[in-house]
Formats: sequence, structure tokens, C-alpha cells
Amino acid sequence: MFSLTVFDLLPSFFPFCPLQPIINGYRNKSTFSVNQSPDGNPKTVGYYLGTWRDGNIVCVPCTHLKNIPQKHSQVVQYYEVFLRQSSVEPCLLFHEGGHWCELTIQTNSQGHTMAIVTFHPQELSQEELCVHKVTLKDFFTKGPGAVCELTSLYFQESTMSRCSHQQSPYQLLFGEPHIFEDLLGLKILISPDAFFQINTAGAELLYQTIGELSVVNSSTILLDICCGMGMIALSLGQRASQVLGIELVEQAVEDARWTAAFNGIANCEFHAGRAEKILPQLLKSQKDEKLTVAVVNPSCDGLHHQVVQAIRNCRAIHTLLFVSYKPHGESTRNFIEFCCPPNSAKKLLDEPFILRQAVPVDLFPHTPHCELVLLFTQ
Ligand SMILES: C[S@@+](CC[C@H](N)C(=O)[O-])C[C@H]1O[C@@H](n2cnc3c(N)ncnc32)[C@H](O)[C@@H]1O
Repeated sequence: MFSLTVFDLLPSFFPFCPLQPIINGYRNKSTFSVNQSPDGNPKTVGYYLGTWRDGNIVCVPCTHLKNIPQKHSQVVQYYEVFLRQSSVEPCLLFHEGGHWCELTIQTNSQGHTMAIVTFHPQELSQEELCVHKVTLKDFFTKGPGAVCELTSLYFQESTMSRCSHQQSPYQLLFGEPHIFEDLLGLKILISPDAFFQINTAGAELLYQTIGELSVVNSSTILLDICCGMGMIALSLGQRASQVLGIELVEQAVEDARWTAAFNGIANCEFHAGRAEKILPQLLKSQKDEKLTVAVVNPSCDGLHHQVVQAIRNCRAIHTLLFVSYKPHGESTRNFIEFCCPPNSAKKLLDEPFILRQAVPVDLFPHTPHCELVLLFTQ
């Protein structure tokens, strides 16, 4: 059976494929799991091999991987030392008990390092929890882990695989609440809950590519939908007459507002909430005569149908950039909705968009993934 995906179409679209300048140790953020090693030690920190379905999951060291920087390897190594001397067990399966869970490390180009440890509280009292927090803090400030010179250490109580700050607050055990990064001439602030592209040099290349394709100028409004910390909006802000960003995670929106204010960018406005709720209202309040460029960069589950409807039915939007690291799956559904003939049953009324260009940016060297920028016009 033969089926066509957007990848099959791409070679004919590729005008160029920017390779990213740093290809080793490029990850600024990594999340490591805790589970049983192949030789049976349950206090092992690394990446999973195997599948849950086959019941053959093991945790293997990953510090030899080319995309992991030395700093991340060092913190992993010391977290494992900490776990192996801890009086309590790691949490391998939530319903089977245990406490210590994942370790996330975020670094900037100056080597400042934020570590986030997640911990399942199970039935522990507040006093018992406090003891474990102090033990962890002491290990990384006065104990063997002090050599890691962490800038900040966060602790998050977690009863499910991923919790947002709203669901379970990140508790700062010591150090600075944020780290900072320099990107395309901007000083940006990074919080533990905010999405930041995991390859800083690659992200610069991605935003430059978006800038070149979007043709934003002083008479256009730029919409940055699913904007994270607002990096697309902020890097193109000075070229546009106005920039509007929408993002689900409140901490990310606070970071975007801080970065805008710190860098003196006054024409950006960021809205916290679901794009499917905010965008239709926002577009209604805009005047149709102002040309609008929309950039969407959703998570792997793609855009909500109401976001597609709002963009497609907005007369002012003639240029759409879809940025995706997973252009198959849910995003394909979005492409079809943007490009299909008018369909009143689906409330897709205006003219269809046409795919004009597709530019991959190699944000993830040594892996099969890449970030794809698709340019559509109406
Ligand atoms: C791939 S990231 C894009 C980040 C940003 N463009 C950048 O380059 O840093 C996707 C973002 O979409 C946000 N998101 C997911 N679902 C959303 C929704 N329904 N409405 C608004 N934002 C959403 C996520 O929180 C995440 O920050």
C-alpha cells in the first residue's frame, strides 16, 4: 500500500537545507529517567531502551551520546550517586511506590545550570518530604554534587508523568529562580516551566529562516501562535508594526513579557491561555485592513480546529508559516484543513492556502528529527 506524506513531497520543495553550526553537545535541555539498569540496579539515571508494551524497559547511561553536553553528563552522574546513597527508593512505576523520578537539566551558553528533580510524595508527611529536600539540597551545595556548581536547584512533587507549575509548583531549593540566554541580540529569561528550543544555535537559525520567509515589515501585524517564551515574536518584533503572541503556559508568557520589557520591545502583546479560545476573539477585535502574517508552532498534537478556522476565515491573513518538528500525524490534518477547497460544513469559508515552500532546519543533529518551516500563502 503506497501512501504519501509531506516528507515525500519535500525534496522537490527544498531550496536549501541550513545545517546547524554546532553539531555536538548542542542540547541546552535534557530530561533523564530513573529506572533499572540492564544489570538490575533500580537507581540508574539515563534514557530508556525497550518498550512498556513488551515489558523490557531498561535504563541505560547516555552520557556518551554526541548531543549531550558535558555539563549534563556531570549532573546525571552526581544525581545517580545521590540516588544510590538515598534512604528511599526511586519511583519506577507510580502505582508501585518509590519517590525519586526524573532529572531535567537546563543550561545556557555561559554554563549556568538549572536542575529540576521530580519526586513522587506517595504517603509521606510534610516533615518527611522536607527531610528529602534538605538531603538533596545539601548533596548539591555541600556534598559531592557541589562540584556541579548548579545555578539553581528545583524540586517538584509529581504524581503523574509531567506536571505544569500550575498543577504542582516548582520549589526552588537554592540559587537563582531563572537562567538567562543571549539569542539574536536579545537577553532572554528562562523559567523551569517554559518551552525553549533545545538547541540555541539551531534556534537562531530557525528564527532567521522564519524571518526571511515571513516578509514581515512595518505595515504588518505578526501573530505568534503557541509562542512559548515568545522567541519568534520577539526576534521579529522590531520589523513589524505590532506583534501578538498566544501561549498556554503562564510562566512562559511571563518570561516573554519580561524579555520584551528588558529589551525595550514595546509593540509586543502576549496573551496567556488556549489559542482556540483567544485567537477567534483577538482576530475579531483587529481591523481587517492591516495585513497579518501568522506563525504557528504547535506541540506534536497540532492545532485545534478552531485555530485553523480562525486563520483561514480571517481576510487579513495571507501568509501563514507552519513550524513543526512532527509534520506527519496531527499536523497533516491541519495542512489539509488549510489547503482544502471552501467547506461550509467545516466552517472553512475563505480561499484555501497554497504550500509554496518547505525549509527544514537541522535542530537535532545525530537524530532522525528536524524542524520544518512551511510557507503557505492565500
Ligand atoms: C513547540 S512549542 C513552540 C515554542 C516557540 N514557538 C519557540 O520557538 O520557542 C509549542 C508551544 O505551544 C504551547 N501550546 C500547546 N497547546 C497550546 C494551545 N492550545 N494554545 C496555546 N499554546 C499551546 C506549548 O505550551 C508550547 O509552549
